[in-house]
Amino acid sequence: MPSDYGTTPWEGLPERVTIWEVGPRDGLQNEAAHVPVDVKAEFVERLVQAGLATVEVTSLVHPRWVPQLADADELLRRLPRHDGVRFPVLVPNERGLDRALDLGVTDVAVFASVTESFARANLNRTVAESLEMFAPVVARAREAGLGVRGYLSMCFGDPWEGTVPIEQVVAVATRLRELGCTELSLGDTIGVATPGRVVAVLDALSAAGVPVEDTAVHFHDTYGQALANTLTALRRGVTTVDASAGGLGGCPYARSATGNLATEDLVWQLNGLGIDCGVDLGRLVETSTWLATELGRPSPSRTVQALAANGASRPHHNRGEP
Ligand SMILES: CC(C)C(=O)C(=O)O
Repeated sequence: MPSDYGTTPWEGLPERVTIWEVGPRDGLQNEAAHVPVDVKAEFVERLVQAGLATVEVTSLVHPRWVPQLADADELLRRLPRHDGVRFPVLVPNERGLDRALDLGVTDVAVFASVTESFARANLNRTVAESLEMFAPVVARAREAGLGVRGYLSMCFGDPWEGTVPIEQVVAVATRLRELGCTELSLGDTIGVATPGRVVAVLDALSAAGVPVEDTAVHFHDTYGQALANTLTALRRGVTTVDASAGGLGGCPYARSATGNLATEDLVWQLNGLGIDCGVDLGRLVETSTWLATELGRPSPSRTVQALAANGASRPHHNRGEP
């Protein structure tokens, strides 16, 4: 069904995009206030009901590292499972993988850094040591039949090191694929990327034999570039995009860094381009509006704000809306 503002397909773009929703993990791990596990479980369920089929729900790290996600096991036990819906979780090491396997998780993600500074800050290891730590995690996860995503943080810029050389991205991506990761996600952790750099990184990865169809993008919106970067990546053949409902999130190591690309803003763009993503924008906006109330502050998503200002949480101009 066309939207009130028209649907205009554009050559060179995919027909379908998979949204990898990271709000419950990347978003809520940055919340200063405690978010009760009931609220998290309801958030995930609402996201699923809005049509998000891949929801990264939590991280099985030691609670000392990320106290906001200390309830990971309980959350995973509570979540109702749905056919065709995946709940990936981050695992830093074999202990995290053991927990994931005990909890019946089907998809995990390891999180590598492209820069030494962030590897040290986030994992207390060098880049090489962290990749070594991930090797048995990825191998055992694959043996158990799990999907394994490899995150690459700081692919475009680093708060300590500045511009990140593209060869470092290629080297870490190549190693993660050798370890057996089934998919990679290129993180702009502090949100400094611009479209030309996105093209340069994606082209360098293609030239090194990293298939674009197994590569996702993960943009933060610090400088308002996340949607432009995403569109650029889609035109380069990327079909999986990470986003966070309501634009939740940030980066503890760069105070100015804002949340991820807001899922609503992404869905608005995809709808306008006639690209199917399976998400009901109205239900998603309702979810982010509800969560903003629970968190006690407004959502930074432009789409959520625009629809709220128009006095409607269910947009009449969303594709598929009556
Ligand atoms: C740490 C990883 C997973 C991340 O969220 C990022 O780089 O933004």
